[in-house]
Amino acid sequence: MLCATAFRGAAPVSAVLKPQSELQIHGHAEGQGSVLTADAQAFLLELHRRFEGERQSRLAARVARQARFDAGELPAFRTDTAALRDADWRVAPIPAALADRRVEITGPVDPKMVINALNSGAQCYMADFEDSTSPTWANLIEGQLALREAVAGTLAFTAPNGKQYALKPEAERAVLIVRPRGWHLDEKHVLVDGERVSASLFDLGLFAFHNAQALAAKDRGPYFYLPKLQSMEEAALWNAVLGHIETALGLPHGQMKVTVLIETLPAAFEMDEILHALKDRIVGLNCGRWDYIFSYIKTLRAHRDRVLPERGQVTMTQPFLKAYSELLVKTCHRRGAHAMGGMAAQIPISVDAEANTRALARVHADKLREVGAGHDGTWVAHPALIPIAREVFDEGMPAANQHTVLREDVDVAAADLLKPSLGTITRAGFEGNVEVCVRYLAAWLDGNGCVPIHWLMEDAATAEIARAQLWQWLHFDADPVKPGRQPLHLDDGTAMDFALLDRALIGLPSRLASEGEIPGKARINEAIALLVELTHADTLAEFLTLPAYERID
Ligand SMILES: CC(=O)SCCNC(=O)CCNC(=O)[C@H](O)C(C)(C)COP(=O)(O)OP(=O)(O)OC[C@H]1O[C@@H](n2cnc3c(N)ncnc32)[C@H](O)[C@@H]1OP(=O)(O)O
Ligand SMILES: O=CC(=O)O
Ligand SMILES: [Mg+2]
Repeated sequence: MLCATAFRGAAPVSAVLKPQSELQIHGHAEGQGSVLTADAQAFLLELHRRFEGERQSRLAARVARQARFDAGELPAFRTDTAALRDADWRVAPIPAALADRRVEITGPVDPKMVINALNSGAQCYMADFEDSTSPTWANLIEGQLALREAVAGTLAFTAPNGKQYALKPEAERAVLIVRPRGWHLDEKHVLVDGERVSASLFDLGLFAFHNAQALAAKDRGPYFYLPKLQSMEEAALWNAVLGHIETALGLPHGQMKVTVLIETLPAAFEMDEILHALKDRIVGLNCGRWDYIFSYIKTLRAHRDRVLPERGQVTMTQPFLKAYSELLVKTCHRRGAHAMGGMAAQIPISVDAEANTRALARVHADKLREVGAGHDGTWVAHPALIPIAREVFDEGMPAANQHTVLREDVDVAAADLLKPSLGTITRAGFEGNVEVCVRYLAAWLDGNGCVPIHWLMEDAATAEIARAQLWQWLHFDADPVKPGRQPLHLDDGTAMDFALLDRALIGLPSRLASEGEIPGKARINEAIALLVELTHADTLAEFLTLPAYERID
């Protein structure tokens, strides 16, 4: 156990620690001592003391709001902030390093990925502790170490096959943006007085603590993507955290910059408010479409008229998604912020040239839609997709951004953001969800947070869609204790009930066993057990990563 000592960081922190205050580390990973130094621990302890109470209040507010949605209420624009939405104001100027973000690559934080992403030719790299990282203690420590060495320019890696990786010169590297885990997650390896600390504060705090000075020396700040916010109050909490860190680390006010993912349905109703709450530090919003679809299902779980079709039919041309992305562009450009696009799930298919051409064409079409809608940049999941995104944005966006595209033609009402979708649920769609959940959970439990499944990128957000759909579909059942409820049906007329789930699961382990090497193969049975638990539960678990986290190191 390591105990915090008084903070001796680069800058003044005035807090007096309670004598009994103690930060305990329950975990052993290579290099941990150099990440969790005594000073870094004191810094984390201070973050916990200052912000944990408000984090818990925000999480409780989410639960209370969801109870209202479950009782029939629908999300709506706030009346108490109407004046703020009507007023003219803009966010602080965007620093030069973040002026042109036409292509951003994202990916987990292991050293090989970090080097490949920084060398990829994309303008920015989002180093992801969230949707694409399974937060084992080893992964988190390795990620912090890799990012610190990347900032220092010294990161190198030798793969087990002997292939050597080294960073390109700084001028040729992508700008680093770090995505910490969301507010809902705890870091169970770090306790204060027996209480788990926030995973968000752990990830962001440690990265800022170790890298702020080195980045400031290059006229950069620590830059972050903030995930899964649900309200302006959550944005205000982040703003307070960032303000505190700037003071503690001796950075100028506003040196740390953030881009907020609008990836929950409630947040889509508070885009102006979120920009305003962070206006000295925010540089843009991003359409995190996969979590957004998940959140639509989760938020409207009890609204039978808004059940979505199977996952493959929920594309960005569905009216509720089109409305959300266009509102995001309009809102950002009015306020001088970037409107970042999102991720197409297709990845290169090395074994089938025709299928590869079709996959790349879908990525191309997605990027074309984004640049045409007025987005200022986009995401890719894989380095081979960079030239496609680059070509589309170079052609459609000759300047560094397209903030002048104000989209005054866009007029989005609450009903547009909530619009029911047309489509079907087929047996293949149902079984596909089951397979994705099982395979993704198995990989995640095995320490791998992003995997290709049937040549689609699957991460926590895409898997959540499959998991939440299964729960929702199965819970409009004909349970006699819930009189009046009727099951939903597949397009062939089969009722969606637990017998259907059992049938989908029954042959899966042997089928997967015959598929050669798949990530997390040894944990398939554990993944099935978890999926069964999640789908049978009376309440939709808020995130699959919450129960899954209790099952990893
Ligand atoms: C909904 C959201 O939140 S989106 C954001 C979260 N998701 C992501 O960030 C997706 C990240 N992407 C990935 O993890 C991977 O691309 C996967 C898992 C989808 C596919 O991975 P693989 O099957 O290993 O890809 P593949 O074998 O084609 O990789 C070829 C090379 O590209 C590298 N590569 C692939 N994706 C990335 C990436 N995102 N960043 C950097 N390098 C990458 C691989 O490391 C490999 O390098 P190597 O030749 O030196 O060994
Ligand atoms: O984080 C991105 C998403 O689509 O979810
Ligand atoms: Mg997401």
